[in-house]
Amino acid sequence: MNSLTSRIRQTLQKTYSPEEAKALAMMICCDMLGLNALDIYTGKDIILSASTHCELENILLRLQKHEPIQYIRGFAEFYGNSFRVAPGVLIPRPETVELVEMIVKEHTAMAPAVLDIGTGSGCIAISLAKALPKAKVTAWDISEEALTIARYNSEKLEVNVRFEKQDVLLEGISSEVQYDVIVSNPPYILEGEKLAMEANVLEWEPEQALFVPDNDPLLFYRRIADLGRELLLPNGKIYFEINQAYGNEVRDMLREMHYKEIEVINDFFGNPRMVKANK
Ligand SMILES: C[S@@+](CC[C@H](N)C(=O)[O-])C[C@H]1O[C@@H](n2cnc3c(N)ncnc32)[C@H](O)[C@@H]1O
Repeated sequence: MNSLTSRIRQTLQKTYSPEEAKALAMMICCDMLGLNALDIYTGKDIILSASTHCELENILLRLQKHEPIQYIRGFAEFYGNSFRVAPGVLIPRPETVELVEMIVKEHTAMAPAVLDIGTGSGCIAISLAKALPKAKVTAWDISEEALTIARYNSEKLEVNVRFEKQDVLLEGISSEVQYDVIVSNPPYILEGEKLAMEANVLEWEPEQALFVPDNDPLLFYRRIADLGRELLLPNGKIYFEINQAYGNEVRDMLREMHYKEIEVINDFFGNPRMVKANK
């Protein structure tokens, strides 16, 4: 290890675990400062220019305040593409990729009308529009900040998604369009789970994207499923990312609402993380 990476790791270990500090140090040196990976692995001493030194100090300061590395870099990777992210928008999570993969697999070569509810950075809507070029994708979010970033991402990734500002919890939403697919990764963390959360999420990511009241964990699922009775075409499907503690509750709720072929699906780590159902 050279003295630069060792200094970065030592600084970061005041805030992060040794493993996290190691991974962050490599990312900072190679991906953010553009230093040669071989020089770092072989322990070559590296002299930074004044401007790179300044850039490094700024990155370290932000990381010490628990700012997520994706916000510092300004983008996050999702389903093979880079999505712009900033504090007003949730950082796309790897778990959500599995939801996209499932929908793509089940609609390959089809031209579905898709509605993504709570689109955030647009990661689900845009990934579906890219992978299913014949799809007609609409995406809603309540947050103007999120929609601005999502629109930027769709332009940069050259897909046509119709973004609309919409509060899904409002009564009386009507639509002239009906959909083959409704997908949503809505807010699903209970307020009571806050205490167990990491500072980089709690202090930086938008509350509106994360939390539901403790007394109503299914708030968004119930509302979206209810809307689905109207907005889905006769054979339409609904796909949710869920809080792993509520797989059975979401399934039972969908059953009571007369959805069919309901499946609770485990993610890569074996946790119940997705639910799909047919109208
Ligand atoms: C968990 S984030 C998911 C973002 C993105 N789809 C993803 O998977 O990374 C939930 C999103 O729902 C949006 N949201 C919260 N309340 C909403 C509401 N009442 N109506 C519409 N969107 C809402 C938030 O702004 C946020 O972008």
